[in-house]
Amino acid sequence: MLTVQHVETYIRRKPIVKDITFTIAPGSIVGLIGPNGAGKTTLMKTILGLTKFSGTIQIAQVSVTETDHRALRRVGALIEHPAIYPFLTGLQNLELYSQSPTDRQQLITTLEMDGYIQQKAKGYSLGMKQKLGIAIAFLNHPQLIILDEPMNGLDVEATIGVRQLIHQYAAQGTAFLISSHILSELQRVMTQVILINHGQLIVNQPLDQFNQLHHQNYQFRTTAPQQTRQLLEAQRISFTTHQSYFSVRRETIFALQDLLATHHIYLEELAPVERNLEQTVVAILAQQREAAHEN
Ligand SMILES: Nc1ncnc2c1ncn2[C@@H]1O[C@H](COP(=O)(O)OP(=O)(O)OP(=O)(O)O)[C@@H](O)[C@H]1O
Repeated sequence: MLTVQHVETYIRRKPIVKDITFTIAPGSIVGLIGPNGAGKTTLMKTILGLTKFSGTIQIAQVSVTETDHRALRRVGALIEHPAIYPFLTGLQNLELYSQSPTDRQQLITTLEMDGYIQQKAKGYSLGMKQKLGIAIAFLNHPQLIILDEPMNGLDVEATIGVRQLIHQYAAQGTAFLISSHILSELQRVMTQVILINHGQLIVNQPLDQFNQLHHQNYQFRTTAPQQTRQLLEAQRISFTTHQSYFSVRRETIFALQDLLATHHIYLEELAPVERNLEQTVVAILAQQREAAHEN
């Protein structure tokens, strides 16, 4: 659906997006995450043909350029502030983009906007404007929907409504690129994780693979804690301790078991320790900083 190849975006000669390549298949929900200033919004704007860039962007095999936006006909987007005409009602705003009353009404109902859709948008609260912006992005059943911080200012029910819409449209083949700092929320919808930092792509993985690779440390207890500590230190296996438990990285677990067995030390308990997405992202970014520091 979306192919991004070797894309670079410069703003005032400063590289903001650096050699980014990824694809999004129909029906995939990609969570775009990264620290403040990482380049998420710039990448989204680039895909929408709003900035100059080098490299290739294709939507359903049609190229996007800064001047040719034909590929964007079936793309919906909400980037930064929703593009709303304040002196029109919510409904009139929707009518500007869609001819289909059924399509409009379905979105109004799911997002529970019936109560104020006939009022002028200038009187809307932050969350009401955000919902209208989201409805505009979903109109006409796009092939690709790009949402920058969609849950900004939304109450619990609206958040659930947006989540439902995302699942429903993805099931019908719409591809999503969604940025959010609310990782727990993103985790509930996304099927693929893209992590960027300083404009570079650090991780691009299906969510389940990402969880398997990065999520787990292992925690264990042994029959000889003192000796275990000495062995781990001697073998330079990094670990932390908490009470009588040791915690090590997942990839060291087989070597560790061999090591202990050779010294006739036995495991009394061994269990994976779940890290949440937030902790995982923080750990990856910290590792990257360490690596950059060493180079
Ligand atoms: N119009 C602009 N002029 C100058 N610099 C810009 C402009 N737009 C973005 N930048 C710079 O590009 C970098 C990436 O910004 P961007 O808004 O894409 O980050 P982001 O990942 O979306 O951040 P956040 O999570 O804070 O929204 C930042 O260093 C920002 O200062």
